[in-house]
Amino acid sequence: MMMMKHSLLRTGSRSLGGGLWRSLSQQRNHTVSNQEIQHFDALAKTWWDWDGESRLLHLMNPTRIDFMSQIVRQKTPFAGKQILDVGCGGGILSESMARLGANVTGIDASKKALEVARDHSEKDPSLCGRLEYIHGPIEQQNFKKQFDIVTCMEVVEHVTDPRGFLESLMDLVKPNGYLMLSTISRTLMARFLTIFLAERVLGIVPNGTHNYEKYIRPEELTEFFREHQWKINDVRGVMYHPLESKWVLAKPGDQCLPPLCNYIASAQKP
Ligand SMILES: CC(C)=CCC/C(C)=C/CC/C(C)=C/CC/C(C)=C/CC/C(C)=C/CC/C(C)=C/CC/C(C)=C/CC/C(C)=C/CC/C(C)=C/CC/C(C)=C/Cc1cc(C(=O)O)cc(O)c1O
Ligand SMILES: C[S@@+](CC[C@H](N)C(=O)[O-])C[C@H]1O[C@@H](n2cnc3c(N)ncnc32)[C@H](O)[C@@H]1O
Ligand SMILES: [Mg+2]
Repeated sequence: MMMMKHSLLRTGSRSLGGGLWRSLSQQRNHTVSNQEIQHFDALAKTWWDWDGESRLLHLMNPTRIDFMSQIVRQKTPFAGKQILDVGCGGGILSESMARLGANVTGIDASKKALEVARDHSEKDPSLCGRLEYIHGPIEQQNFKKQFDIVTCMEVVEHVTDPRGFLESLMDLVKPNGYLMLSTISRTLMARFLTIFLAERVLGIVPNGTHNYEKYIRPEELTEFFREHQWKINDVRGVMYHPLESKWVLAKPGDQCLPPLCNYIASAQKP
């Protein structure tokens, strides 16, 4: 597939590696877009309304758990795992993974979304001690540990400096650990479906949620991981079927083409 010229993940003028670029700028760029956070702040109050504005995120959740379980390939893939959920929002995925036995830290730049996340998790005593939330940009955190799995679902298309954002996440993964993320590919199909159709025609995603220019193609993401010597476990399309109100995960090896719209990917740290 022809590589799109511009990509938010391509090195451009900057030398990558970890050497010159890292030594010249130990401080990572800011990754939080105030406009994006204001958008999600406004959605916070209905986040846990299953038929509310974040409905598609709720519907997507089982598909993510399914994909992650296929990648980790253990009888109890979440039990005892240390997981960081970046851009956790109201905690939809964070709560699910904690209920499946993981120790989850959710982090988000939206203070209002995190307030909703904390309120909601406090309603379930089984989550006590398993789930904590941190407010703030990932690049300003000073975690004293690394994580077995870092998740980042439907977030990277909302950040500034996706390279630096992803590199901050990668630093927090243990050796042999996983970074698992879902996002949207920068294709006409995706622009048509996720913006024109989903936001403007069907109104199933809040208006103004996405900016096509920030979408990242799977081949750009996999090239980025390979530059960092990470192993690509899998990249799968996920399709939303609005008439059935459900997401369907493409089967392994099901696609001859890279996904043209929503996709989920997993990469593993050497
Ligand atoms: C300016 C602009 C947007 C212009 C349009 C773009 C453009 C230039 C288009 C040109 C036209 C063209 C060349 C298109 C080529 C692509 C193509 C061949 C399209 C045909 C594909 C298709 C199935 C067409 C259907 C036609 C039609 C009108 C059907 C009507 C019947 C019907 C119901 C169809 C459903 C189609 C469908 C599959 C809809 C699903 C939409 C979708 C992908 C939703 C996912 C949204 C999403 C990104 C969810 C994650 C998410 C959610 C939230 C949240 O808050 O809920 C927040 C987030 O940050 C998220 O990431
Ligand atoms: C579409 S929501 C996804 C929420 C959650 N991951 C899910 O899928 O249910 C995107 C989330 O990313 C958060 N976000 C956007 N940019 C961020 C950044 N730079 N750092 C941390 N969180 C960010 C937003 O506040 C919002 O809660
Ligand atoms: Mg999104």
